[in-house]
Amino acid sequence: MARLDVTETFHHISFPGHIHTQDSLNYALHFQFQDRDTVIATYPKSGTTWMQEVVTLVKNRGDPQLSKTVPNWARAPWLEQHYCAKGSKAKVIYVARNPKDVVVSYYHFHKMAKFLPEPNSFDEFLDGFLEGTVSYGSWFDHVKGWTSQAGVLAHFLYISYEEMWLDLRGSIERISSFLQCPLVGKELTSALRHCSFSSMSDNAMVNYTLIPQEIMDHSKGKFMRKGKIGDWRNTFTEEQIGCFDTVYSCQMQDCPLTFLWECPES
Ligand SMILES: Nc1ncnc2c1ncn2[C@@H]1O[C@H](COP(=O)(O)OS(=O)(=O)O)[C@@H](OP(=O)(O)O)[C@H]1O
Repeated sequence: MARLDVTETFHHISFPGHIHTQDSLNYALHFQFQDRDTVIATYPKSGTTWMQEVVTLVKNRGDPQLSKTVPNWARAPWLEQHYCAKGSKAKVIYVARNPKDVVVSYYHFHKMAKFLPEPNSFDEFLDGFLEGTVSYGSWFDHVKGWTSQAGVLAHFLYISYEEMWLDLRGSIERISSFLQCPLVGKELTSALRHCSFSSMSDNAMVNYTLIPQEIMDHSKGKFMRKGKIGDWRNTFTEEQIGCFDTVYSCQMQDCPLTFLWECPES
């Protein structure tokens, strides 16, 4: 099957060509947010879809009707894909995930997403990730850039994929109170049920099976792939761990963020 992986660059960052990069990114750059907007900001494969589901369920008080009938990209559109309504004191939720799991997830996603360059070996992909030449640029720049906004933006919530994974109920409570939409009783129980990995894996509105084969080759893998902490251990070699850790400690030396790299239960 032919690939659609034309890459364009914007401000020296690679983007998949299908998003009409120059127009879309210029639009995103000058976008005026409204106070009632909520922005979900993530580096790819860090829990975007999960947070889209949580925010939908919170805003609908745990009622899954919308999340079962409208695809996630229509409920929480990608700003860089031009489909947004106009939007100052918007609430920003930034989700980060430990980058070893991000790069493994991203590598598998490149195999199925025809709008991204076909990856060769994981070794080569990891080099591109550490250099920041992969689509959407450097994970380090993204995470450091966004988290440096914590004290600058009026309403900013930082949460990690791992926090959500370990304590989804507590995370939904935090998110719902941040969104000034606290869930109670059955609302919270329902939201919790519908944004579990298994529920989202079965929900065509969020598992990307609605996307045609020419754009996502579902025979190459599932979007809702594993949903785990520490899966990187199954891919990284000792040499790759050493290389990653060297770049990570150099890039993150002045950054106070810490990540959970392994699942405590394993
Ligand atoms: N509910 C839930 N629980 C646990 N994990 C979940 C959940 N929803 C999505 N995921 C996992 O998130 C990974 C996809 O990340 P993104 O949604 O940011 O991908 S994308 O950038 O929008 O393509 C991808 O991770 P991997 O499984 O490691 O590939 C998804 O499986």
